[in-house]
Amino acid sequence: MRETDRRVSILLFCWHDSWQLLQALLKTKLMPGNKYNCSPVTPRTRLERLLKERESRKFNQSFLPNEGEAEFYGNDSFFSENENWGLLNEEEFLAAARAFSDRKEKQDMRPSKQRLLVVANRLPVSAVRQGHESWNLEISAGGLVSALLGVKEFDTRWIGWAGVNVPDVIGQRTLTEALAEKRCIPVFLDEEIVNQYYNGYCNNILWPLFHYLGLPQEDRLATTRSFQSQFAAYKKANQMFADVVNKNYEEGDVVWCHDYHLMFLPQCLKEYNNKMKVGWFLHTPFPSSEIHRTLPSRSELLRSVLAADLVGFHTYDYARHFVSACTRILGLEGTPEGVEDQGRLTRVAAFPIGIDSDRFIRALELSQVQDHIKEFKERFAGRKVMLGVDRLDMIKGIPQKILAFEKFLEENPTWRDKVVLLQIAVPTRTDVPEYQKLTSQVHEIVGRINGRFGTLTAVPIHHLDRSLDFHALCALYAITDVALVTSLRDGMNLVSYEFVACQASKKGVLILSEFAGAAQSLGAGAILVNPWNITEVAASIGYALNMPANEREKRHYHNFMHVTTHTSQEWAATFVSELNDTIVEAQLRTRQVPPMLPIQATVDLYMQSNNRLLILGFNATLTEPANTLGRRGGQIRDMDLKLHPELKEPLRKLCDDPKTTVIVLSGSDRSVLDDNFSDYDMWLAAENGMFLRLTKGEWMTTMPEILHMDWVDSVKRLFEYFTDRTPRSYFETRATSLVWNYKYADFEFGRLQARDMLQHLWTGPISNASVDVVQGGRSVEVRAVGVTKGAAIDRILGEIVHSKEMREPIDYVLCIGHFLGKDEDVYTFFEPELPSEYPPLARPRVADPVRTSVATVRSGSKVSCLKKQRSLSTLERRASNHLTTVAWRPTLRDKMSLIEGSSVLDLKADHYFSCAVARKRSNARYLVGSSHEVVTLLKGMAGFSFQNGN
Ligand SMILES: O=P(O)(O)OC[C@H]1O[C@H](O[C@H]2O[C@H](CO)[C@@H](O)[C@H](O)[C@H]2O)[C@H](O)[C@@H](O)[C@@H]1O
Ligand SMILES: O=c1ccn([C@@H]2O[C@H](COP(=O)(O)OP(=O)(O)O)[C@@H](O)[C@H]2O)c(=O)[nH]1
Repeated sequence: MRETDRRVSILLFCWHDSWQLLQALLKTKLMPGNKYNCSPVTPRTRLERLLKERESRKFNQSFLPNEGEAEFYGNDSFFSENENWGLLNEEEFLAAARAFSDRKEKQDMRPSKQRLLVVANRLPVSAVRQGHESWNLEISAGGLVSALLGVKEFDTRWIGWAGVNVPDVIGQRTLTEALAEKRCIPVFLDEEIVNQYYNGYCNNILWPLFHYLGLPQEDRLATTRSFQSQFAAYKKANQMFADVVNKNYEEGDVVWCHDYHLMFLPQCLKEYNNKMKVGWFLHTPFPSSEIHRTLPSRSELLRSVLAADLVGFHTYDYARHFVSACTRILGLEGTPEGVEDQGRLTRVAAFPIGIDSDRFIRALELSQVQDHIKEFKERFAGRKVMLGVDRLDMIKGIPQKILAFEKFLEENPTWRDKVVLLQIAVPTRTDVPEYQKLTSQVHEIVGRINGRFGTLTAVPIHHLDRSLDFHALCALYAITDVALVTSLRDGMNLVSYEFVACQASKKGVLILSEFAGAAQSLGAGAILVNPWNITEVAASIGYALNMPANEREKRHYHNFMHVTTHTSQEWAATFVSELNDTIVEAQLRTRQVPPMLPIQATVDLYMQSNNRLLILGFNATLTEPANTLGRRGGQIRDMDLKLHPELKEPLRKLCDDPKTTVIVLSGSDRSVLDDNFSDYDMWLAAENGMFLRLTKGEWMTTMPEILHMDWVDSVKRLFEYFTDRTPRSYFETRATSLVWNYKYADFEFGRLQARDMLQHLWTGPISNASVDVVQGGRSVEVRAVGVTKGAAIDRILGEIVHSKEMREPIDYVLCIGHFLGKDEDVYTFFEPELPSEYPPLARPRVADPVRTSVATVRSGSKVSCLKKQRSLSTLERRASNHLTTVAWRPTLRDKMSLIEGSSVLDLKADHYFSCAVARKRSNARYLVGSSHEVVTLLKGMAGFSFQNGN
């Protein structure tokens, strides 16, 4: 693919939006000289890309008329915009019509918005049937709805349940039509499914568990018994959502799945269409993996969420818990970016939700709100107002809040007739027995306290079991002195944000549970409390009521700034933008599976070359494959690594050829290489190149500056612990690393133990150490940071070139091995020069010349230094490797010239063979399936006859 083509295709992914694409293409044309993605149009880094997109969004927003909620409600005609048109005179009518048409024209010119399918259990409206064919649609209360109503920059459609059972065809048709006007698409769930899926699995199992409340106490056994059927209903319901999404999906749409109700959805969607852009966001906390692992369906749920491209949470804690559940329960690899499973990355990140703060601030000016404010002020004159607004849910800690308020009244008699607590408790999930019990419990406590502290004319607690309309709610927020949020756990808690947004003039105090996600955003201005500690909450109430004005102002200022700058629009835009970005990155990241090595061509070119370099791995390359070594009759045949018997002869011939230099580059320690290769005339590089010798000479150290080994003892203790408990596993202590190996142990058990070991390593012995962990197929290696085969090779080469006094330039290189992750840098060492606009990778410092072998320092320092210039981030390098055709520039030749003063490398592109053995994903140019093929190859090179299927 040509470079321009590549740029364009990346742009296509980056900016799905056609307007942005147009802009980008125009600029691309204007800047032909910008290679390798570094034009201002094509951002190089993810940060740049994000900033760019945001800029572009801002531009679009200022260009567009503010459509507000009207668009959501589908009002798109002059008549719906001008309700009073019948009352206008002709002139006014014409003026209004002209203005409308101008605006329409502008709108039609605007770039088309990206389609966003929001899939949530509940639609933002609930339907109430009014007649056979007619429906009344009401906005549903709840945080998710409030947040997404603020999102205006996408062409959004909702898919979800309308909260009503519609068994008849006519009802389904008419409701579908009514909802279409609101850009909503219904999923019809029957009563049985709602009962099992929503009331049962979602609200009786996942909800309490995710909020650390455990399964409902009384019917724990019943719940356990009904678990399977509820889970089956959950999966079925998710599949029904997926069917509706699939029916409405258009190519390029972003599908955003919400919440714990739909953990199965990402997998169902990807099974339909693997190219769908799927994001999943959890609005509740994600609990510690210790809680999640009690769920019988723990693995299935995690796996299906991981099918999404991007997984989002409100806080870093929740994201961390999720990643750790995936590593601990599924044994996958957690990376700073997310969770990786066989090369596929699911990005996991925190996206704290916000509110549409402007909507609340503007509402305060409305006459309906002002009327309410006046009314409430009169009603509660002479008393400070405390406010609680919660769904009547056990996670909200309503009983704890009321008990704390009781304690405050108990301890502060002078406040009894000077303060009132207004508790709005919105009924929710009323079919679930636990919620019914909670309602009675709260009523009982409120009644008791009002009986205790009330008078004939006033009670301390006003408790309402219903929701308020938006205007009344804003007015209440505005007149409140102290808001009290005591959630025992809460994903975020938007009530606290809304309260802050409405407090610009009063500057009241927010008492906020430290267990609400909001505590991490509003902690600077709020008084944080542990809701279980009633004494602490009561004391905080006293502190808040007596707080001086200047402290209130300062606290309010912090929170107001946060709430008004971290809005729901920003939240949704960031999530979708990240999702788009993640898809682009995934394209770049996906390492193509390299082709199989063309053995015949490799041999033929070897024969035609005059000065060849063979870099050979040892373990799983020159040895017999591990599975043929396994147990025989319960016996472990031989634990020592041995050169493949069929290789002895060919290898000897290759080593004896004066036109060939052979290096065995291995992770094994020196004695293993000594045992196997002392008789050959070759170079040995042990412990990943840390130690080097010509078989005729002595061992020398190539990278001594890296040897910080203070972590060894604690890692050793851990390895001993696991070796004791994993039959047939063993560990080796090397100069630069420790390797725990379970290749002779029971595979499944070994893997399980390895997972556990990794967890303990990260949190204990190596949490602060300069080490790399290399996970092999059946091993875990901890090694001093920077010791990689790629890092070693430039120094080794310098040494070889120097000592051999080569007269002819090297014109053929084969680098073949079963090299794991961090060692793959050896394959790219001989790759062509890559663009140097990118920041270099951190590389080990140059060795101290006094302590190292003279030749190594002489060459190594210069080579390392030069190589720095071409270092790329892995992602960028991979992208460049696979997407570009860059002219071959064998810079190593220049380096060698520098070293020796003469040309020692003359490597044509097709004379370089890097090849991974028994690995599917690799940075190498080629693959071979097993060490059997290495035998075939080396036999061929040595001039032995061989059977070749290539
Ligand atoms: O639809 P319901 O079962 O009646 O429940 C209403 C919503 O409750 C949950 O809200 C969560 O989302 C908020 C916004 O992100 C967050 O602030 C709050 O902490 C959460 O509890 C639930 O997750 C939603 O799906 C429900 O619609
Ligand atoms: O009478 C009411 C009380 C509350 N809410 C809204 O319900 C949401 C509650 O969201 P929160 O994140 O606090 O908790 P959730 O109920 O989602 O768990 C807020 O946006 C409130 O404005 C409402 O619409 N009517």
